[in-house]
Amino acid sequence: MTLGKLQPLAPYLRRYQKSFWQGALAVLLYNLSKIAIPLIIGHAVDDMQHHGPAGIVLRSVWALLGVAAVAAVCLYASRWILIGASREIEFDLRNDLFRNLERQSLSYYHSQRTGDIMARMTNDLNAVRQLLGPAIMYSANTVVYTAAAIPLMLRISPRLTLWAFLPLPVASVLVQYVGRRIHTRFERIQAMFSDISAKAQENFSGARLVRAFAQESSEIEHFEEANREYIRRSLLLVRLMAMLWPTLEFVLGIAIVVTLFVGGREVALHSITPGQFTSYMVFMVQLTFPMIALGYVVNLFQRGTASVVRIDELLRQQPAIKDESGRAAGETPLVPRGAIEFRNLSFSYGAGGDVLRDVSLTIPAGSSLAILGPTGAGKTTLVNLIPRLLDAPAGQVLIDGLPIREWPLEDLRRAIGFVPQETFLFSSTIRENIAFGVASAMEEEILAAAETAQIAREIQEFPNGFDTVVGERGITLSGGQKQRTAIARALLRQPRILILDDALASVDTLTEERILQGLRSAMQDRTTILIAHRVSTARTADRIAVLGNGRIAEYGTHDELLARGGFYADLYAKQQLEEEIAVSS
Ligand SMILES: Nc1ncnc2c1ncn2[C@@H]1O[C@H](COP(=O)(O)OP(=O)(O)OP(=O)(O)O)[C@@H](O)[C@H]1O
Repeated sequence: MTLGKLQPLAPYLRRYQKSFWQGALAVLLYNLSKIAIPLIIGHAVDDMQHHGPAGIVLRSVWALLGVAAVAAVCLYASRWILIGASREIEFDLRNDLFRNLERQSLSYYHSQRTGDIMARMTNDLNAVRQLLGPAIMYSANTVVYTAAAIPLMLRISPRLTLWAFLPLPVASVLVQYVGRRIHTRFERIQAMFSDISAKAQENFSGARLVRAFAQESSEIEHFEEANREYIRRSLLLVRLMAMLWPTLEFVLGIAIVVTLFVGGREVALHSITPGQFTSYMVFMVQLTFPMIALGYVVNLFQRGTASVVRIDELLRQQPAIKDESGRAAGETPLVPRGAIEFRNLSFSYGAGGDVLRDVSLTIPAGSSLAILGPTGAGKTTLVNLIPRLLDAPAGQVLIDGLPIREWPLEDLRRAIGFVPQETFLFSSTIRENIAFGVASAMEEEILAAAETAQIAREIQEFPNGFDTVVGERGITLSGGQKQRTAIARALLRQPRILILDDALASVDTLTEERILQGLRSAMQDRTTILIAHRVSTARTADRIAVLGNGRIAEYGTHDELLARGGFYADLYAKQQLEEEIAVSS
């Protein structure tokens, strides 16, 4: 049953089977040379007994040296090949994990903790590597050595072998019993490690909040609690392991005592020679390490199996949103004109009620639409459906008249410039952040995008200009600077559809006006959707939709909506008043 759990590793093992065969050959040669050592020593002892010429012992010395040298080379080769293969598989697995995580849709990351994913990619991957490297190598050595030694030991004395091996089943039962417990304990440890990683990660990401609320000591306390639990669980494993090793050594020690007792009697009765007895003893001593290693291997094996299961969960995770167009890779990309239609669209996040209700809206290609509405009305949800960050029910969102799911996902997303509500910048230079996703971006294009987004001048004033590193490793941009960098990033793609989700919220009205002016020329004949809270932003759009409680409450041009006297007109009046107060004060 446990072996079944390792099934996910089969393709990887197959890929490197050549290395494993070569490693097996090295293991075989190593153990064959090792097995010669007791035989040579036995011969030497018997030769000494028979008072042969001194040169005979010297011959054994040379033979031992030669065999030891061959064994050393083979041991080196087996380690190099087998541990090397485990590293190669680790490399492949890590890449596959990352690839699959990159395919997951946004909702996956909303339902998973980053720390947990990170723990699986580090600790669990390490446990799997140890299973594939040291565990396989040590068990191969144990199996080959035991298989080769037993016939030789039987040849010396079947009776002695029977007695000497009598304690060994005890060791095997012990190892199996403890192994199962190691497995469960290790699973619990890994789960706790994920918790700790998640806690630490959330604290680093939320550093600002923790400081602002002066929650450091309470967070430290919570962390300590989790850490204590992790150590408590680890100690349970340590106790088990601490018991396993000495018990194994004790059992093997008994085997040696039995050998000495029974073997000694056989020598006294002349059924075996002192040389044969010596060989036998060396066999037993040489067997000790592989037997003890078995305990270690069981540990690695159980930990590795628990980790394979956890890694396989990530590998098997299917993306909730994927390409359904059936387009083959390498086909010429499709470029939409940019007409967007929501047709009787209703959307819910699952358990809750509908967030969007019967929304019908057409945005002609090349036109602009502003969306306004109270907080929580569903504005972000609506625009997230366009690049399929969320999936609308089939047939309710159409691009150029074609249901959105029939569009090749990559082509669709490439045609969209998206500025999310919360800006994210990578820990790299501003240039790289703006050029994200456009590998061929020219210097002038980056500059032009930054100029339109009204951020170029500020960037140029930084000591390193566009080469300034931002994010975790570099300087922190202000909220408005981040938003404008994100706008430049979206513009550089020259998208057919530009979506700005409240992207002007952190800039002052003057800068906002300038950005909108720049956008107007940059976005001519591109479809633009602007989520806004200010009428001053919304009025620049061809059409304005007011979303209320998931429905389109108002729709029309600026003038039409003013004439209607609804939410939009109220907002306009309120914001006009605010402006007048601001000017007069
Ligand atoms: N991932 C999610 N899972 C469940 N519910 C969600 C999720 N994201 C948003 N919601 C809910 O959907 C509703 C609409 O949210 P949405 O973010 O679309 O509103 P919004 O109009 O953009 O608000 P704001 O102006 O505050 O950004 C809210 O009630 C919100 O709680």
